[in-house]
Amino acid sequence: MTTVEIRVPATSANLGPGFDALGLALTLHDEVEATLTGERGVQVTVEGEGQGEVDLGEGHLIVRAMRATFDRMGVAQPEGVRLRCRNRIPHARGLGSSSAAVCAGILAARALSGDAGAAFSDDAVFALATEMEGHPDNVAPCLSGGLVVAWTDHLGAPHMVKLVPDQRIHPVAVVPSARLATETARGLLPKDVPHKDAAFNAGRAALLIAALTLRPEPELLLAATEDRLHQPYRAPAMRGSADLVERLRAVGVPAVVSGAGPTVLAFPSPDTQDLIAPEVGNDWHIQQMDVDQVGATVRFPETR
Ligand SMILES: Nc1ncnc2c1ncn2[C@@H]1O[C@H](COP(=O)(O)OP(=O)(O)O)[C@@H](O)[C@H]1O
Ligand SMILES: N[C@@H](CCOP(=O)(O)O)C(=O)O
Repeated sequence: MTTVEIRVPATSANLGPGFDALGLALTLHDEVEATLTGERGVQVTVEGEGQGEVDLGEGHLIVRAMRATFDRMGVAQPEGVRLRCRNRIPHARGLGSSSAAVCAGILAARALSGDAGAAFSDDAVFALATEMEGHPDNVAPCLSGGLVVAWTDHLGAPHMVKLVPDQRIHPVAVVPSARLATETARGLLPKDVPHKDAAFNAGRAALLIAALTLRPEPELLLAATEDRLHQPYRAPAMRGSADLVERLRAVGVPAVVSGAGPTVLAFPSPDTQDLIAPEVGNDWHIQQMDVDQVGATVRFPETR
C-alpha cells in the first residue's frame, strides 16, 4: 500500500473586478489521505464539509480527478483507491471547494505514479485541473498560493503569475448558510457587456493589483474592488450577499462577493475590522483568514 497526504487551500476568485482572472489562496484547508490499496474498489470517508452529501464511490470528485490523471499520464487505473477526506472548505459558497478537490485528486494521482508521475509537469497539473474545473482563477492560487493573475492563451492553455500580497492584507470571509452552485451563478451572466463597463473593470483590476501588493490603504481598496461585470448580474440570486457588500462598503470596509458567491470577502484595516460583525446577520459565519502563501502541499507519511 502506498499513501500520500495532500493539503489544498480555499480560494477566493475574482476579488471584485478581476472576473475569471484574479484569485487569492486562503488559510482554510482540506486534507486528503489517498492510498492505493491493491484491493478492488473505491472506499471514501468524509469528515466535515460535504459529509453525508457527496458521493462516496466513483462519482466522488477527487476520485474522478485521480482517474482522469491516471488516464492523462497513460498509467493503468489502480485496482483499489482509499480516500480519507477532512474537509473544511464549505461547498458551493464561492470559496473554491471544487477546485481544491480537483487539485487534490490530480496531485494525489501524480504522487502515487512513480516515474510517470515525475514526468507529469506542474504545467500539466494546472492544465488538467483547469480543464476539469473550468476556473483558472481558483485552480492557480490553489496550486501556487498567494495572489494570482491567471489567463488562458489562444490555444486554450492556462497560465499564471503569482504575486505576494502586502503583509497588511488580512481577508475576512463572511460565509452564509445558503449555497449557490457556481454553474447557476454563471448562468446569470449576460453574453455581452457595455464597453464602458469593461473599461471600468480593466482599470479597477489593474488598481487592485497595486493596492493588494503595494498600497493596501482603505480608500484605494474601496475603489479597486468595484465591479460592473458579474456582481450586479448575480445579485438577484444572492440578495443577502449583495446587501452585505453594500453595507460593509458604506461603513468603509472594502468588500466583494467571493468567487461566484454567496460568501462575502472583506479586506478590513485594523481601524475597520470591528465594523464587520454588527453588519452581519445570525445565519452567517465570520472567518478571519490570512493569505496562504504556499498553496497545495504533497507529503508522504513516514512509514512505521
Ligand atoms: N472535497 C470535495 N469532495 C467531493 N466533492 C466536492 C468537494 N468539494 C466540492 N465538491 C463538489 O463540488 C460542488 C461545489 O462546487 P461549486 O458549485 O463549483 O462551488 P465552489 O465555489 O465551492 O467550488 C459540491 O456541491 C460538490 O459536489
Ligand atoms: N470566476 C469564476 C469563479 C468561481 O469561483 P467559485 O469559488 O464560486 O467556484 C466565476 O465567478 O464564475
